[in-house]
Amino acid sequence: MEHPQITFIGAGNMASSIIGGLVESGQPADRIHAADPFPQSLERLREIAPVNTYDDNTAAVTGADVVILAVKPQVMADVCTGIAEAAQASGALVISIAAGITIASMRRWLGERTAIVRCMPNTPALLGCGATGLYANEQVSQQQRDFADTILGAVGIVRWVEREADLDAVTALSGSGPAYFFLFMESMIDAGVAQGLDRDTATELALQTGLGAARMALENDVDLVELRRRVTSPGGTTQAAVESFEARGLRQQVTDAMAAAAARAETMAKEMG
Ligand SMILES: NC(=O)C1=CN([C@@H]2O[C@H](COP(=O)(O)OP(=O)(O)OC[C@H]3O[C@@H](n4cnc5c(N)ncnc54)[C@H](OP(=O)(O)O)[C@@H]3O)[C@@H](O)[C@H]2O)C=CC1
Ligand SMILES: O=C(O)[C@@H]1CCC=N1
Repeated sequence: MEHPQITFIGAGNMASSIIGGLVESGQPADRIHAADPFPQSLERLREIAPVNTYDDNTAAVTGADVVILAVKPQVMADVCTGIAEAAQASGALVISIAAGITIASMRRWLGERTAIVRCMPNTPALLGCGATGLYANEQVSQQQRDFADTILGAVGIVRWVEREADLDAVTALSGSGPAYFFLFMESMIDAGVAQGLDRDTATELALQTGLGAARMALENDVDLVELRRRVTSPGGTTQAAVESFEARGLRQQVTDAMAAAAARAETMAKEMG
């Protein structure tokens, strides 16, 4: 099957971005379906592409090959129990992009034999440059994995993990990660202002530096240590700054922060199950 029937439950930010990416990569709009109780969200979707829209989740799921749950975690239990019968009848793969909702919870709500892929995307997916970790349960076939790859791959890179628990590490790294870079850039801007730059100039220089550094790391064959070495003249300014970071334990701070994020992801999954 070249183009599956794909149904989105929830037509918010993430669904719109993924649908935009899918249509751009050749998925026919008439094989995309979306349900949402909020008519304006469906209207916004139709401005992106002439997809089929529904105010009833069950109607949207009937006949679907893939169902993408793009609603907030808080409404997931109700949404899943509401579509369970239709999803089972269609034999659909169910993909969840909600943080903290486990496969065990979804199987309980959707039926034990449901093929489920659980993902952790990140907000740069809204620009088509996301990074998504995915985990599949045993019921997921190779063809269904390929569907999930194509769908999340429409908004960035995708990486499969072998254990569901690894999604907590993915959450700590790439799920929450954009915020770490924002915090680092905020700090650089404030420091630049403290040294006498005006805020607009400091902001432009910091953001362009972040973009340039990320592109160099992505587009070069050399590793991060070597890239850093090339900026760091012996006895120069970068060495002075890096030694200050190392002396104040930057690496340990990052380790501790990501451990806190992963621990919180684990707790949230228990709270929401
Ligand atoms: N790792 C990360 O950083 C990210 C994770 N995510 C995950 O993606 C999911 C979606 O996020 P996002 O797109 O930003 O959320 P949005 O709030 O933009 O979209 C969710 C949509 O679902 C609709 N909705 C609410 N209840 C139902 C229902 N019963 N049936 C169908 N639709 C319903 C909402 O309508 P209404 O507005 O009327 O309530 C809204 O339009 C979340 O679970 C989030 O955790 C998303 C982005 C990044
Ligand atoms: O902060 C959070 O809990 C969610 C999960 C990853 C990004 N945002």
